[in-house]
Amino acid sequence: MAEENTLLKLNDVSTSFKIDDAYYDAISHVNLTVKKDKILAIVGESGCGKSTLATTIMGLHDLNTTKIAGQITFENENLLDLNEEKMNDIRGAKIGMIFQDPLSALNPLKRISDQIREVLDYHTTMSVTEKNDRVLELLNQVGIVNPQRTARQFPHELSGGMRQRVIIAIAIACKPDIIIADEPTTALDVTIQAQILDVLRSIQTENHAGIILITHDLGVVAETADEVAVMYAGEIIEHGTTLQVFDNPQHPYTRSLLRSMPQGDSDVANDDLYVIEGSVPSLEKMPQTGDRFAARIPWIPAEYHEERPTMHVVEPGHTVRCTCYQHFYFKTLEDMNI
Ligand SMILES: Nc1ncnc2c1ncn2[C@@H]1O[C@H](COP(=O)(O)OP(=O)(O)OP(=O)(O)O)[C@@H](O)[C@H]1O
Repeated sequence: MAEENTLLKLNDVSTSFKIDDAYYDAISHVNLTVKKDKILAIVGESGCGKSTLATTIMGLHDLNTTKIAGQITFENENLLDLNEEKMNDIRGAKIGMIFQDPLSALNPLKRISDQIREVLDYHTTMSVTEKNDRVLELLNQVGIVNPQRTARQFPHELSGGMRQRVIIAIAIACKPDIIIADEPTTALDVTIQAQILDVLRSIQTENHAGIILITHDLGVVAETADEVAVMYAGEIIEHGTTLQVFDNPQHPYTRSLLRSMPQGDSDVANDDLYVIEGSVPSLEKMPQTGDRFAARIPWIPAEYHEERPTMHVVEPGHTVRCTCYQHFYFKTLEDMNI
């Protein structure tokens, strides 16, 4: 692999779903790298393809109704070439996933200890005593105060924050190299959110994992991530370090997302003109050529958009899609008419 710290590399990855008799891209030509010890955030509105990206990496799609193209390189193999058996060995052991809704991700009929032990049963040859010790160690690592008690409990006996800690314990049970966290704090209140993010950060430091953090919450990104990839309509439209993207956002969509953050001390945040109306088009209505975001910024003339938008380097490590970003200073239709 090209870079020493690279754990996972997505190369030109597209996933399309069959709707009626045609296939439509939910993610298109995605290039991303997950690095050891780093948290990469994927942000964007609902429907822009964040979860599809996660489930594509995890190999969770029904290939009768889904087409996947490109390469997902992990330990010198293309995950897209692996059979189900090999993917089962990787899922949970080398790549762990934390889902959004802790209640539906846990089995209501099984004690917490049994649910954590299941992963160890499947992926390790530990003895019973070793597994029991590991369960308590994991519950302790995710900040559960009384691991013995929690291990004996059922999911409904735990609070939402506790359940999410258990989900994280399951995801990290085999010390995976990569953890994909899909909206891990969305279902939780603000105080608990902060605690869960602390747990994720401490795991990243202790396990040296690479984390993909999927969220629509830019506050979470600012506090947690090293790098950010902004997605719109299935494409990455801006990518850089968190500092680069937050301090110097380029794409009109990124600027609009940042403006929606509830804080008032940056120029972007204070600039009312960056409100962009509308929403992500459905897959069937997605423009197949040109800039997918163009319809939401009609005041930028067609000639400022690329016909086939490509990524442009703003500075090393910071890229943005389509030349329209150079004209973000036109903020409204009225502005253009002056
Ligand atoms: N199995 C499927 N079949 C058809 N369309 C799908 C399927 N899964 C997702 N989609 C569509 O793909 C697009 C991307 O969905 P996805 O769930 O990846 O977005 P998201 O950014 O994760 O949204 P959210 O934040 O709401 O979870 C949406 O238009 C969605 O309706």
